[in-house]
Amino acid sequence: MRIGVITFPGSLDDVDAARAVRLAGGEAVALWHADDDLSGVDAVVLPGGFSYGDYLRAGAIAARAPLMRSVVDRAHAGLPVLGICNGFQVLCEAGLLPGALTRNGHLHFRNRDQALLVERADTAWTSAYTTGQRIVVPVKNGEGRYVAAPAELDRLEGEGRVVVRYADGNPNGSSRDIAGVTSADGRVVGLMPHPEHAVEDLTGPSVDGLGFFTSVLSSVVTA
Ligand SMILES: NC(=O)CC[C@H](N)C(=O)O
Repeated sequence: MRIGVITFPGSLDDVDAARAVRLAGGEAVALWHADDDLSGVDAVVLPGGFSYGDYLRAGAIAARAPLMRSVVDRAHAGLPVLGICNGFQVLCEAGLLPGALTRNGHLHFRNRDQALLVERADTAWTSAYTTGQRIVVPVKNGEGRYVAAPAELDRLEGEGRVVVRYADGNPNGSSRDIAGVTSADGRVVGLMPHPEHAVEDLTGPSVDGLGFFTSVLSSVVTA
């Protein structure tokens, strides 16, 4: 299965995301933000980093990159898309996921290993986990505070669209400890923590993140 990893100017974690794809058993396909099409990939990862230097708002410019038009179109048709950290910011700015990521409440960049609770184990990217599973992966961001209008948060909670929630402390002041959300069809997932940095025992802090990349391998329905 071919999983595209998009590099934007300022992407930082595209190499680690591609490595996680390969460790999970997929074929990583390098995509460039200015490409015309998605090269027939079966799923897409938007990696972490500082696309366009986080100018305007983190992810705001990358969301308007040429390739994002294809990502939005194909996502509406069911293409699995995972946005990690800056990728999550891009997905919110592109309108594929609700809400926004704003400056951390304490105004500091936060970099630490973070416990999460998996609340949805039936999305394209989390089926390798069990509901309620506790995992630990790194978090590292300056603009990771998830916000949405109270009514929108109620709607997301009601529809079960919170995929992962911070446990043992909220690193950035995110509303209701939300660390990641999904689209209504469970195919588009965005989260601020970095599963691609927790895929090998050698570097730690766990291999808990690998499940995101193995999950998608079984989610793709090939025609
Ligand atoms: N590691 C990341 O992708 C975080 C960068 C992100 N643009 C931020 O808010 O800090």
